[in-house]
Amino acid sequence: MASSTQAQKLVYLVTGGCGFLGEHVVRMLLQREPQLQELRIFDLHLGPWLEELKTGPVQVTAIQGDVTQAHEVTAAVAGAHVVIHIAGLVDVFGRASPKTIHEVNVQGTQNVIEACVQTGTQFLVYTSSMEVVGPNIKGHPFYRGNEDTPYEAVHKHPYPRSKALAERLVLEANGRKVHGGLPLVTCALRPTGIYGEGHQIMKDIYYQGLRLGGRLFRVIPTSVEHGRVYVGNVAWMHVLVARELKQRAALMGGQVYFCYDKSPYKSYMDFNMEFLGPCGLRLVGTRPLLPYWLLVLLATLNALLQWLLRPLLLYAPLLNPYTLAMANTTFTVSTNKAQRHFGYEPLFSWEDSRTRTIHWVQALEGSA
Ligand SMILES: NC(=O)C1=CN([C@@H]2O[C@H](COP(=O)(O)OP(=O)(O)OC[C@H]3O[C@@H](n4cnc5c(N)ncnc54)[C@H](O)[C@@H]3O)[C@@H](O)[C@H]2O)C=CC1
Ligand SMILES: CC(C)[C@@H](O)CC[C@@H](C)[C@H]1CC[C@H]2[C@@H]3[C@H](O)CC4=CC(=O)CC[C@]4(C)[C@H]3CC[C@]12C
Repeated sequence: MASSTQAQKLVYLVTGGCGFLGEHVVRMLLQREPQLQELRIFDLHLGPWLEELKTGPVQVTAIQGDVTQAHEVTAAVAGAHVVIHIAGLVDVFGRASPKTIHEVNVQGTQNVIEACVQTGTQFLVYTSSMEVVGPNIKGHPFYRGNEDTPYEAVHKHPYPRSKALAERLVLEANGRKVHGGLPLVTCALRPTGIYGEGHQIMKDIYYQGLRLGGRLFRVIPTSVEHGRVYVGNVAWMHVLVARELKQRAALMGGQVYFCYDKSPYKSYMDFNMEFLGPCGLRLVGTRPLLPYWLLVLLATLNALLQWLLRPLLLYAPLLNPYTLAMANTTFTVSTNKAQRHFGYEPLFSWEDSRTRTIHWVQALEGSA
């Protein structure tokens, strides 16, 4: 826990604080925000691990709530100095309806903004996504791009659409007068594919490999690069932005920042093998084992099956038309805007990020 001679006087609210990224942000705040007096964690599903956090010098307040319910959000925000809005439905597998995704990701974000305005909270950090930019529906590559790189951000899928709409709401709210007359200062962080301890997709792929006798099969060319970023560095960027937003409002207010670190550019599966390989899995094939048209057919069949089975059960495999298109389109970022604007440097090296993730996979049930 952070201890400092600095007066502990700030109240932070983290929405979605019990999720994959949220938990890392909560723990990072408790470790590295010396001015923290109270940390409120607002989530639809509270984790049992929160109890262990209540023994430190910072008051930890767990709030079970739904961002789609404006009154619940307003009650949680009231009195907070900083809101870090992480809560969202991260669904590209067809589990939730487009309506639900919009309600949570867009209306939920609007509720957070209005709560800040109504209660006088001045600083709002939003967890956006690379998906706000792309890959777009045309499959255009985004190669080592930055926050200013021109790119035709065209989305049909409910998830990227919702993130793009929510991000726009947050950025447009910058400068609005909050209760008490001070300006609202907002900014949005765009992580690329986050990995690390607690990443559910990595866990799913690992167990899929175990079920296939320790093998995974290459379906995407090694040449397709996907940007990835370690969850600890994403958490650190959130903590830093929330701290610096107060002193650098004129520069940072209304800005977007990609989340980045020194994680290598690789295809999605080659990158995953950095962690799954040392845990006993093998990626079969130096080239895709199936022609792309067959993959498209299989992905489409999965989508059809999902639709047919929906009245009976939820069938949501990793492979669907959207995830295939995502995996098959290069999207990497190369930027230093966060470093230039608020002095961000990754807290965890690539080697440390890799080791921590490997240890997490090794500790999973059933690990060799
Ligand atoms: N996982 C990734 O690779 C990336 C994630 N992001 C963004 O980061 C944020 C967190 O993502 P993850 O941690 O991966 O997802 P997650 O699903 O692990 O965490 C989301 C959290 O939000 C909570 N939540 C969902 N609906 C809610 C509601 N109606 N009211 C209150 N809480 C609700 C969930 O209970 C969960 O704890 C999301 O906004 C996502 O769009 C952005 C880029 C990459
Ligand atoms: C079945 C194979 C084609 C396999 O390779 C599919 C991988 C697929 C599940 C992932 C490929 C790219 C991922 C997405 C990307 O990292 C960007 C994301 C940003 C977010 O805001 C949320 C997660 C995600 C959409 C991420 C989801 C998993 C992939 C589609």
